Parts: sequence; structure tokens; C-alpha cells
Amino acid sequence: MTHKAGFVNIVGNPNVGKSTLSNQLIGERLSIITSKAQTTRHRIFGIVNTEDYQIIFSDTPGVLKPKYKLQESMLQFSKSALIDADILLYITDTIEQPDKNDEFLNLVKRAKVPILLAINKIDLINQQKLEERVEYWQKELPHAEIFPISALHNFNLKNLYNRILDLLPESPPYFDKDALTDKPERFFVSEIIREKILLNYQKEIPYSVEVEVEEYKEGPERNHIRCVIHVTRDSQKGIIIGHKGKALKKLGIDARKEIEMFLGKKVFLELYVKVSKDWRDRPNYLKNFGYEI
Ligand SMILES: Nc1nc2c(ncn2[C@@H]2O[C@H](COP(=O)(O)OP(=O)(O)OP(=O)(O)O)[C@@H](O)[C@H]2O)c(=O)[nH]1
Repeated sequence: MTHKAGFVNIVGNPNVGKSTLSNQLIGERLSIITSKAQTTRHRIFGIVNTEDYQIIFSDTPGVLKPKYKLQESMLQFSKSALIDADILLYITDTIEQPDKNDEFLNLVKRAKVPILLAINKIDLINQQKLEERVEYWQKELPHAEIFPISALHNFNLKNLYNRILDLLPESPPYFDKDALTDKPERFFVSEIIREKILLNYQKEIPYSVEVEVEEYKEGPERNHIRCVIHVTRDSQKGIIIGHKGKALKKLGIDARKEIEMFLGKKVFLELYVKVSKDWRDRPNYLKNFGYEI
């Protein structure tokens, strides 16, 4: 059997049940789940690995929460992520009032990938109301496949999951399955730093930058983490470090805060920048998150 792998982008307004649903979908199949990340804005909910497939569930950080002031780069990210994910899982619920001007919905409408629309919390309404909702959404998003579900009560989730599997493209795994099982924290630390690099430097730094976790020592009070940021040119090294090291310092602080939130623990984070020519040949995972390279 051929291997399948892909990115499922879970999107929807606050409180519709994104975390509950992704927990259920990943649940027992769990290979890695970012329990802390669900309450933060990290972009991977979890990764399901089996011998035959790898599903990466991601979300769109921050963009849906009005309480965050949107940074242009974030919005850019979410826009391209919508377009480039393999499957878009759009969640609404039976409570929220669909709003035609919802910026997010408008992005979903333009997505070129298969859209699965989950209408969550159907336990809260009767059959007739549900039919009205389904009808509404059929008109609003005619290209979407609709799944009435209850994430909380595990209703109709199996069908949804199986449909995701059907739609998953044939592909080798994006992330080394062994690395994920052994050292998931390292993996997420490097992802967080990479994300902060993209946010902090925007277009000045190409997306081919890679972050390597050189040392990861657990301590009783805090973890000691040393990372190398690999770039391909001297000029990029200069940009990352910045005048008197200021840019790198800011990057370190931003990344440390998020890593601490993710791990639920204090962290001592050391960052180095290295020009590594051959690093360029490494698979660039960012591409798969919708960043343009
Ligand atoms: N009745 C009912 N409640 C649900 C269902 N799914 C989720 N909820 C509840 O809805 C609330 C929001 O769920 P979350 O999973 O945190 O929603 P979210 O979309 O991740 O929220 P944000 O983190 O704000 O984006 C919680 O209180 C859940 O228990 C469901 O199927 N039925």
C-alpha cells in the first residue's frame, strides 16, 4: 500500500470546538499531541502517525481571535495556509450566527483545497433546526462536504476521520516518525523558533532557514535549550543578529516566552546563528505550512 500524508488545517471562530474536535480526532491514535499548544496559538494541534499514513493537524494561529491585534504577517500566513493545506476543516457550531461578512469565511470560500465543514454541537438543537443549518451551509459553501457532529459526545467523528483519510494525498511522511515519537519537545521547540523568525524578520529572511536543537537538558527548575539557526549566507546571519545583537535578543525573548508557555516550564534558551551551506538541501518543512519560498 502506498503511503499517505498531508496537512489538515482546522479553522473556525473562537469557541466553536476546535480543540475538542482535534483532541477527539487525534485521541487514541495519538502519536504526539501538543496539549499546551491548544491553549496557545501554536499552529500544530497534533500529528497522527500510523505505518500507512501521517496526518498533521494544524490551526491558524491567532487570526481568528478578535482579541489579538493582527499582524500583517500572521494574516499572510493564514491566507497562504488556507490555500496550501491539503484539506481544510472548517468548524462552525449550532450557536454562532453565521456572518456573511466574516473575513474568515471569505477566505475559506476562496480555498482551492477540499473543504470539510463540520457543524459542531448538534446535541444542542433538534432535528428541524439542524436541517435548517445544513441547508444554510449548503448554500453558503456549496463546495464543502458537510458533517453534522458533536465533538464533545463523539458523534459522527468516525465518518469525518475516514473522509480525511480518503482525501489525504499520497506522499511520504513530512516529519520523521521516529523523531516525533522520541523527542516531540525538541521538534516543537524548533518549530516555535522558526515561526518567530518568520514573524520577526518578515521578508528579509528567506524561509529556507532551519533551526536545529543542539542540546536539550531537562532541569528541575528550568530546561536548558541550545539551538543553532542555520542560514545559507553571511548577509542573512547579519540580519538575524542585528545591530549590537538586538534582533537576536528579541527573537530569543519571544521564542523563550512561547516555549515556556508550551512546556509549562521555565527555560534557558541559547541561540546561535551559523552559515551552513549544505543546509539548503534539507527538506524544507515550512513549505508545507503554506509559506511561500
Ligand atoms: N454541547 C457541546 N459543547 C461542545 C461541543 N464541542 C465543544 N463544546 C464546548 O464548547 C466550548 C469550546 O470548545 P473548544 O474546543 O475550547 O473551542 P475552540 O474552538 O478550540 O475555542 P478557542 O480556543 O477559543 O478557539 C467548550 O466548553 C467545549 O466543551 C459539543 O459537541 N457539544
